[in-house]
Order: sequence, then structure tokens, then C-alpha cells
Amino acid sequence: MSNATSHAPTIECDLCIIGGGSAGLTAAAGAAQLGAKVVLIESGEMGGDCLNTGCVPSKSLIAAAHMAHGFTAGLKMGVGEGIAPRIDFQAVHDHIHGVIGQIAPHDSVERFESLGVQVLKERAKFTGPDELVAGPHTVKARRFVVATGSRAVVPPVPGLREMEPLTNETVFDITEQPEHLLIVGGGPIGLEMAQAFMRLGSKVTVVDVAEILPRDEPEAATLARKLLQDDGITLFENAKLVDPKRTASGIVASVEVNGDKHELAASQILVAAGRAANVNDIGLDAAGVDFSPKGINVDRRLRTSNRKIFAIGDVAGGPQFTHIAGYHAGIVIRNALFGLPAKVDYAALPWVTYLDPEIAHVGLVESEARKQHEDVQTLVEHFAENDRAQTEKRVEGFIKLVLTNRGKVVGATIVAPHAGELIGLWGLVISGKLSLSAVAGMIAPYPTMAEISKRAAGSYYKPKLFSPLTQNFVKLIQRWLP
Ligand SMILES: Cc1cc2nc3c(=O)[nH]c(=O)nc-3n(C[C@H](O)[C@H](O)[C@H](O)COP(=O)(O)OP(=O)(O)OC[C@H]3O[C@@H](n4cnc5c(N)ncnc54)[C@H](O)[C@@H]3O)c2cc1C
Ligand SMILES: NC(=O)c1ccc[n+]([C@@H]2O[C@H](COP(=O)([O-])OP(=O)(O)OC[C@H]3O[C@@H](n4cnc5c(N)ncnc54)[C@H](O)[C@@H]3O)[C@@H](O)[C@H]2O)c1
Repeated sequence: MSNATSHAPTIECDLCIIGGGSAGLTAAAGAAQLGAKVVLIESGEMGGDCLNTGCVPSKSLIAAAHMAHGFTAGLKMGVGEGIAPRIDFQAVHDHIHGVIGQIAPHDSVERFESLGVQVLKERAKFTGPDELVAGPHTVKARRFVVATGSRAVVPPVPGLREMEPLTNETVFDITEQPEHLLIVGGGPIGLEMAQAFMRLGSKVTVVDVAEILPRDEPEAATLARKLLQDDGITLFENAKLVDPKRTASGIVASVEVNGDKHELAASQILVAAGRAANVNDIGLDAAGVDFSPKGINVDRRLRTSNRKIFAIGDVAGGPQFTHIAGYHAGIVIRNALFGLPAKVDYAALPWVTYLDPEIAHVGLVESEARKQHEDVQTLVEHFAENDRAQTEKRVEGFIKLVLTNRGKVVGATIVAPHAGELIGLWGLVISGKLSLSAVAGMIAPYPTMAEISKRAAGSYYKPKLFSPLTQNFVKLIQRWLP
């Protein structure tokens, strides 16, 4: 990367994208293949958080943890008595980085250049409303897209920052198993890491200032809490981390809960307490783009206060997921290349927390639905009634559907192994405005966990279908039928 001030010829293009993470890469690939002249500027690793320090390494770690857990999970079925997994943490590390290496070519400079994108490995900064500098280059574009992402926040706990805690940027680089990992934050990152490290043999303590998983249905959070604690994770909620220190023998800290003080001794500390948008030092003021620490202010077309500049992905201050980054890219392409007024619609937004069992959700949770609709109804079915769940000994989860008083589905939660794969059906029901009868009437293969969706949909019609009125009607028809 060069620090030289601008001397190279000015580059002119249709679309200039800052940031080569999930959002920027999807926008660049789409725009270039549609024939636009695209410049993509990335100062770090191509692929951004998702590939290098987010989804891919975390799910690879979780996959290793799942294998380790299989040794004890099998005992319930008479498999594995006396066998314990031996964890080679250096090999787990190598597995994680091997997966990143497998996927990396898809996000590489070479691939994007082959699609016709001009990639600048520089740090970009706006110098005006339609111009930026990137190393020695000046770039002028018809439209810009800011896709600079987010980074881990270190909360303002005195002494915490000075300890240089692990974050998502460093935790996947460790090659030795932490003996006792203290995790600050019980959101998706904190809990996914808590369960994975615990299953790989570390002792784990999680401290959260509030309750875990606040965006999910409370029933899902309650179940997750119980299962994590049953697994052996120590969970402090509505708790305050006080006076963390690094000593010769490791980390010491106190946790205050309900006026009680608990002393902790851990070997490593990981911060997973939320994200800050990357809005500083990119010249947003010079570009006339309004922003706050939460992110760049955008309208539903993802336009900023400078109509030639869009913001997408984590930096746009909304939901922070890789699939949203990709969705945003599609909206911006329609706006910036075709001049279409495409707008974001989060009515069928899914998210999954990759615990075991997974917590998958789409649309509104019940409490949100009650704010937006009158007479909300819910349908709940438990996997204890599902034959496949019984054979797998995985009966702990459930499905919960949230409906309007007219039976329109506005939200769904599934807690089960692979619930992330099961929730897609309900995303389609919400986005396609399908009726419950479409799901109730489908033929679901037996025995599958997916049958629970048909059962939940069918339960909506049960009271009417099996009512005395229908029974009398059937009796009447039977008299007349030949
Ligand atoms: C541990 C973890 C696990 C996660 N798991 C999941 C998951 O399972 N599923 C899911 O959907 N989401 C998950 N996420 C969230 C997901 O990773 C993000 O929502 C997604 O990566 C955001 O993509 P982005 O392109 O907006 O930002 P980023 O991926 O952060 O990309 C931004 C890029 O911009 C570059 N950049 C910044 N400033 C400049 C500049 N001035 N000039 C040039 N380049 C610049 C950065 O170097 C970076 O590469 C996870 C996140 C973490 C941290
Ligand atoms: N499976 C997935 O899709 C997935 C996985 C990981 C991350 N992500 C994305 O990354 C984003 C960030 O995840 P995250 O878990 O870091 O953030 P988060 O905001 O979801 O959760 C942070 C947690 O930290 C707690 N917290 C804040 N300050 C604290 C303090 N001082 N002490 C103790 N606890 C504190 C909060 O109460 C909250 O529960 C998520 O919102 C999500 O969009 C997605």
C-alpha cells in the first residue's frame, strides 16, 4: 500500500466501491457483470470480516466443536462409552485457516480482475462530494458505495482496553486451547464462541450487562440459557464486569450481580459486546455524508445524504449479517445502475444463531408483532412430538409462528439442530405472502424434523376442522353418499 499523495492519473468510473467485504464484493461482482465500469478499493484482506474473522472461521470452529461433542452425545444411544475426544488445538486452528484458504480465491483480487473490476489495494478517503483518494490514485465516479463494515467494540470497562482482550480479529489465530475463557457479551458472537470453546474442552464464563439474545423470542433465549448452563458454561446476566487485570498467572476480575460480587480467574478474555461502524477517517464530512457512531444514515433506497453515495452492509447501521450485505448490494445495483427506486424490506429478514440447537428466526418476534398488529396469535409445536427428533434424541426445541388475527404469518422461530435450514420455508411464506394452508397441505417426507412446519400450520385449522359442526356435517354427508 502506498502513502504517496495523488500523482497517478485520475480514474473515472461508473461505480466506485469502498470495502471488499461481503457487501462490497457482491456489489462489485454484480455491477461489473452487468457492464458497468467498477473500481473496488480494499485496504485489508479481500473478503472482509465474514471470510477472515467472522462467519467462516466461527462456523469452522463450531464444526470442530460439534465433532468433539459427538463423542459425549453418542452415549445417550449406547455409542462411545469410555472414549473421549483428544483435541489438538493447533490442528483445529489449521482446519479453520484451511477453510478460509479454500474459500479465499472466490473473493480474491484475481477473481475480481477477471470479472473486469479494477481493484485498488489502498485505503480510500473522500476529498469531496464526487471524488476520493486511494494511495496515489484519485477516483471520480458517477456513484459511490461505502461498504467499510464494522469492528468489535471494547466496552468502557476501566482497564479492559489496556488488557488488549481477544476480539473476533484475533481469537481465530490462537493455537493453544484457553484453559478458562472469559467472554464479555452474550450476543450471537459471545454465545457461539462460548459453546464452541466449551465443547473443545475450555472452561467458559460469559458476562453480559443485560440478558442474552435480546433480539430473539424469549422462549428461545430461555432454552439456550438452560442448555448452555447444562453444558457447564457459567453465565452471568444483568451483570457488571469490574476491574479486570492481567496478572502473571492470567486474568483476574470481579463480576457484580444483584449486589453480589464474584471473583473470577481466567486464562484469556474475549470481547464480543457489539460492533462499531467504520465511519471514521473516510472523509464522510468532505463528501457531505451524514453519519453517527451507529453507522451512515441511509434511506430505504440505501442513499446517503449525498444522493450520489450509497452505504451498504454493516456500515449502514441496520441489521448486520452477510446475507443482508448481499441483499443491500442488489438494492444498490438496481438504484445506481438502472435508476430503479428499489427499497429495502426487512419483513422476511432471517437470522440464525449457530448454537446447538440452532436458533433460527425470520420476520417479527411476538413482542414486535404486538406493537404493529392487533390480536396477534401464536402457534407453538414442540419437537417432542416429532418422530425424527425422537430418533435423534433431539426433542428439546420448538417452532413458534406469529400470525395476525387474519392468519397471516409475520414471524417464525425454530430451535433445533439445523434450524437454519428449516427456517427458509417460513421466509418464503412471508416474502411470497403464502397462506398457512399452503404449508398445511404440502406433503412432507417422513420422518423429518421439517414435518414440524406442516404440523404447526395444520394446528391453525384443527379447531375448525375437528369441530362439532364439521362432525355433524360429515355425519349428514355420510347418509347421502352412495
Ligand atoms: C465472529 C463473527 C461471526 C459472524 N457470523 C455470521 C454468520 O454466521 N452469519 C451472518 O450472516 N453474519 C455473521 N457475521 C456478520 C458478518 O460477518 C457481517 O455482517 C459482514 O461481514 C458484513 O460485511 P460488510 O461487507 O458490510 O463489512 P466487512 O466484511 O467488515 O468489510 C468491510 C471491508 O472494508 C474495508 N475497509 C474499511 N475501511 C476502508 C477504507 N477506508 N478503504 C478501503 N477499504 C476499507 C475493510 O478492510 C473490510 O475488508 C459474523 C460476524 C462476526 C464478527
Ligand atoms: N449467527 C449470526 O448470524 C451471527 C453470528 C455472530 C455475529 N453476528 C452479527 O454480528 C453482530 C455483532 O454480534 P455481537 O454478539 O458482538 O453483538 P450484539 O450487539 O448482538 O451482542 C452484544 C452483547 O454484549 C452485551 N454487552 C454490551 N456491553 C457489555 C458490557 N460492558 N459488558 C458485558 N456485556 C456487554 C450486550 O448486552 C449484548 O448482549 C450481531 O448483531 C450479528 O448481526 C451474526
